[in-house]
Amino acid sequence: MIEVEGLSKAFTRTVKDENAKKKKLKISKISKKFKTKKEEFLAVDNVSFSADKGEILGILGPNGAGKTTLLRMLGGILTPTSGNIKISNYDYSIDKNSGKRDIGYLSGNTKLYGRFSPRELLRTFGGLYEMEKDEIEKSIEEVTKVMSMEKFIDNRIENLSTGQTQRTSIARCLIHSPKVYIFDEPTLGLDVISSASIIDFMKMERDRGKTVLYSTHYMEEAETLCDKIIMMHQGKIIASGTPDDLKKQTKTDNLREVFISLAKEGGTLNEE
Ligand SMILES: Nc1ncnc2c1ncn2[C@@H]1O[C@H](COP(=O)(O)OP(=O)(O)OP(=O)(O)O)[C@@H](O)[C@H]1O
Repeated sequence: MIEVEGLSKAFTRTVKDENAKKKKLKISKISKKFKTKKEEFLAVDNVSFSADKGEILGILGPNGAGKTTLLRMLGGILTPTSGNIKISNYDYSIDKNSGKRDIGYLSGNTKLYGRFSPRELLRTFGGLYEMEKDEIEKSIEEVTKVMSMEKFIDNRIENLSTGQTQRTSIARCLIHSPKVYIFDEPTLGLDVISSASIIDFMKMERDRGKTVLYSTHYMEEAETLCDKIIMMHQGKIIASGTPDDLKKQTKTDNLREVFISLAKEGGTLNEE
């Protein structure tokens, strides 16, 4: 179970300094430095939502919407500027490390150690989660089956294809049987077979009562897979609900149209 309340993350970005010209006149020799200035902005802006057991919640939004930043905070990688996160009854403001045992977090830029085989990698991660040896071997067997990794489980990771590497990255998140999955674009750039095995996995885990939160750019995939959808734009949630609710509310036929109609209007469906 995931509960997020009023979550924000501020970053600093470099923007054009509108007053640069005036400053340049005064201090002409160091003009370059004065063309830009630093500015704080909210990559995630007061976001609240929840996801229950047995639910797949999809996060959709264009590039730069704040999806990865949001997921990195939930994965315990980034510290929020404000707001609360509760995952599987662990309150992050009190102790985000205990919660990690219950989470399988797949980041968008996971780097795996190329000289290891998937089996060696999974053994290492099982050890990090303080699992017993027998428990690790049993889990590797299960995970290998679930992610269809039999053919390459003992090959070097540096020799695997993109899809095989992504399945290995996901397997790494499953080894300790977490209750909650947080996946950043798990099917990005994969062929239909590799993405189908990941989608089937998410469905299977949902049916086993797990919570799956994942981000994607593939609207059609989200429409058929997700129980609930969150649409983000410029750090804010601009709409949320079941795919059917969203289509009804915007009088559109698919999520792509929902998003385009909302982004064009610059409006939200969930303003309180
Ligand atoms: N460490 C950082 N420092 C400064 N700005 C950052 C940092 N990380 C992300 N940003 C900015 O925050 C905003 C949201 O980025 P984020 O990666 O969360 O978006 P996203 O929705 O995941 O995008 P994409 O679909 O392209 O992956 C962007 O403007 C990005 O440039």
